[in-house]
Amino acid sequence: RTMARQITLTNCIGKGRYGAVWKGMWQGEPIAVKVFASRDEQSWARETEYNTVMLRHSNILGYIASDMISRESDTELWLVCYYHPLGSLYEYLQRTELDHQLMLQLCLSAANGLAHLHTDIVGVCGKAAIAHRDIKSKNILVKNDLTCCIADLGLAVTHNSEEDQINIPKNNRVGTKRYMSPEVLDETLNTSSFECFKQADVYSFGVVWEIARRCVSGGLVEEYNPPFYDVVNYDPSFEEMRKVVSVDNYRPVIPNRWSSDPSLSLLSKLLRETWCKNPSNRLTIHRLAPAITKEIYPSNDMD
Ligand SMILES: Nc1cccc(Nc2ncnc3[nH]ccc(=O)c23)c1
Repeated sequence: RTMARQITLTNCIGKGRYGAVWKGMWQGEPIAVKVFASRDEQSWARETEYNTVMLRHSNILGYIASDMISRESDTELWLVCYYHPLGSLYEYLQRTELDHQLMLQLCLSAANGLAHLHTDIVGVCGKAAIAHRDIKSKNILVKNDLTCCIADLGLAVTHNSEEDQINIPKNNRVGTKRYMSPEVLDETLNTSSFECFKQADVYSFGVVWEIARRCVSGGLVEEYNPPFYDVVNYDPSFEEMRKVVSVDNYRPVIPNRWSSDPSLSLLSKLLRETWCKNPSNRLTIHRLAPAITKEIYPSNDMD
């Protein structure tokens, strides 16, 4: 019996245009199964292709298997991963206020996950550099140890530094409009430069803004909101986002209370450097992660 036949799906834990995510049991272990909408088979193929190259990292969602099941009319595509009961960062932030340690831990672990994707490791057990292209709080999961892991590699682009070859998936799916960078919105992103894809990922790192708002300082905390909640409505159009982000160069507001807190004011400085209109002025993820680490462990001087 193929893998999927050994799985019992127990309850649906997520639903969207992408398809649905189910909690299931396999050999007595809880697992998460993403059942792809047939329209999104290209994302399934991409995820499967990457995960077979064994992307193993504590801040990347753990892959178990892919499977294809022929149903009555169509074919069901399954992606089986580890199950995280705490759910996505998006859901976790709605119901949780954070202290400083947890806030920095969530930011750092997410940054480390993205840094692993962006790093090309040459050699036998190496990995191509990967740009995610759909970073958002719904695509980040919270593990039981309260660190993040990044999910959904369906749109990822790889770069083989030895042949300097970029592999862009044939996929009519695009990233989430709310998180699109200015260059993606005004369509000036140079798709022949892998650097540009990494820079666009760093812009989407505004996820840090969503996390930091939920950190209590001086008895104050902001409610959970997605970026641009104050200027666009639910499910904004491409044009709406382009006007706000590219034309008006508007960015999420940094609450005043952050300036009187050392960690929050550091994060606001980092955020400003991930939101630059000019992609080449942005921080790289390899500068962002160490900067957050310094805030947690100020003693060891990294440099
Ligand atoms: N296989 C796969 C691919 C991409 C995302 C997911 N989602 C999840 N994975 C693990 N635990 C979870 N817990 C709660 C909600 C989730 O959505 C979830 C699964």
